[in-house]
Amino acid sequence: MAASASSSVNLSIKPTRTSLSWKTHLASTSAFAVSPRLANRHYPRFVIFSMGAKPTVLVAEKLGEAGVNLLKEFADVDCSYNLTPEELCTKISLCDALIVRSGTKVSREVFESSGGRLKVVGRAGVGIDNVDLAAATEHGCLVVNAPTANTVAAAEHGIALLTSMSRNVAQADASVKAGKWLRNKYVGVSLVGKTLAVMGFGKVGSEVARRAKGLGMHVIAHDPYAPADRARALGVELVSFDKAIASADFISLHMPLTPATNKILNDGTFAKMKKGVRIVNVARGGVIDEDALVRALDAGIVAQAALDVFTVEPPKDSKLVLHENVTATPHLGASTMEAQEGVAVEIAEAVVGALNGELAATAVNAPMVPAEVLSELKPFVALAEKLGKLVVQLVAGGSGVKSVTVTYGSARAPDDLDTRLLRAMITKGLIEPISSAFVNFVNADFTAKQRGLRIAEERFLLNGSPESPLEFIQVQISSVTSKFASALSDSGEIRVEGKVKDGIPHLTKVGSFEVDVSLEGSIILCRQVDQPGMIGKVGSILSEGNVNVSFMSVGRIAPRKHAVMAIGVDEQPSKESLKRIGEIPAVEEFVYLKI
Ligand SMILES: NC(=O)C1=CN([C@@H]2O[C@H](COP(=O)(O)OP(=O)(O)OC[C@H]3O[C@@H](n4cnc5c(N)ncnc54)[C@H](O)[C@@H]3O)[C@@H](O)[C@H]2O)C=CC1
Ligand SMILES: O=C(O)C(=O)COP(=O)(O)O
Repeated sequence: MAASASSSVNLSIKPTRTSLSWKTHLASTSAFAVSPRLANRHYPRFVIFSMGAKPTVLVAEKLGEAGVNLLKEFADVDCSYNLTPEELCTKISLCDALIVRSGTKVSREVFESSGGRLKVVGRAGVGIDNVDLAAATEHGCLVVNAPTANTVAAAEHGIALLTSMSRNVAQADASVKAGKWLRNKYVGVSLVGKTLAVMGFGKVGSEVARRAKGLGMHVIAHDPYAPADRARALGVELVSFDKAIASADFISLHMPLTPATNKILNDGTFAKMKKGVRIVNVARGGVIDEDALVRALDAGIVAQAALDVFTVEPPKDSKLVLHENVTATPHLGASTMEAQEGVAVEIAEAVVGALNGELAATAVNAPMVPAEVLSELKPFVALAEKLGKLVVQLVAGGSGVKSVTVTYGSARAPDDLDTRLLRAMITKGLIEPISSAFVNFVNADFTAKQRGLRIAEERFLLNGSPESPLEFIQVQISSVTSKFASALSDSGEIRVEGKVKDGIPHLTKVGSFEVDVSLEGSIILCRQVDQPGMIGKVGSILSEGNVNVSFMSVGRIAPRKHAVMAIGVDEQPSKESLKRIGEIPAVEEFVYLKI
């Protein structure tokens, strides 16, 4: 039975294959070389140092030189600008990473054309509306952006448009250059004492607000998600959308383009504005219904508009751009020397880090895990994947895996333990051995959902020192039969539990049996009637087959009753050796598990 994408169909069990870790998956096309400078400065813990082939990074739009140089220390860099969509799709299959600005559409076709090679898309800027995030996630491709380096540039451009619009600078300049001297025509309006509504009080919006206060404006803001205290600290009142647009003399747009903000300014909302309002847009063209804006300008509802961004860029035969009360710039918000160098370095670092298997702090479609948290969680990340891999191999063929419960035993308060990465790695461990899917921390949740696999998480709050983030991880699969009945808990679920000891993941419980075997190499689990000589018998069969035993532990319910022996082996035992183990009279059942 093949695994299906339908959410109502179970996962089916098929033979295990070995899989790579998330880190090596990200870096799997080649063994990446990294310069000591990059390694020491940015990526001390997760770098792959081997000096093999370099990854290829396609830079599809102009990027600051410092960023390109940084990339070149690590990768083969192909700077190819102005590619057609078809050319991009052709090139992408040869690239491990792609860097774009706002001018390149990274569509689903791009991800499909990459044939799985594309690991990271770096957006050298803030807005990621030109990247198909759903497609990126489905393909396990990380998307990172550079969210901070152009904030001030965008805010300064907003202020530049606000001031130049109010004094007709662009129109007056064009007229002087045309040989005219029209001092009466270009009388402007003052900013001081006027009300500015900042729509979207994020990084750019709050910097615009700060600067507008300095110009003596009364600043209000609308942002459903912004904390009121941050606004208060700047002397800005957060108000409703309707109040903002109805009371403003100037409106400055600073929200992202999302389905909720698409055409948020339209005929209906223009009708609610003060007659003679002036609008600045340095966010995204799509947040304004451009035809409606033309109508509002013609009707005098909107006296002027200053626009840096357009629904289609560059705009074609646009009535809006040609309108005499419109000032237009060609998406220049982020275009200062300083911002472009900053953005280039920020995105180059994020892309190199991601290719090295780091979890980028600016990930847009994956859990963002700060470096300190990641370093603390690292051994548990390995434990999580191994437990997932192990538990799914205990499911009897033909069973469907639908429902998994993960319990984290921790003395940390729930808020202090971010389990998203652990859940992703358990999911990877669960799915990869039984399907052809490539799973990483980017697409783990998506893949689980697509396969109808429910993963519930529970916390078991322990007393004691919360020094270590976790004491144990337990993974249970319910409503399945097991090929190793001893792995079933009293309540009938397949259950395994593990801990990290001295930095190494250990299996510590199988069903109700306590064991202790390090999760390296492979494992034989064997239930027997507890009696002297069993370890020796199994050990000698393995040694005769030239299989090195790395670990052995026996967990029993009571002396001379049932016991489970867990044996760690470095090599895969032959079929013959496994058969002989099964034939030992006291052995009731056994299973060989690849980790
Ligand atoms: N023209 C240009 O060259 C540049 C444009 N931008 C654009 O400016 C916008 C803002 O950028 P940042 O401030 O860095 O982003 P940000 O994420 O820091 O701020 C966006 C704010 O918008 C708010 N928001 C979301 N939905 C909203 C809604 N329905 N109504 C009101 N507010 C809403 C969010 O809560 C957030 O506080 C983005 O669209 C970005 O792409 C940014 C840099 C340069
Ligand atoms: O960062 C953003 O969101 C921008 O709009 C800047 O776009 P750009 O990188 O200049 O094409």
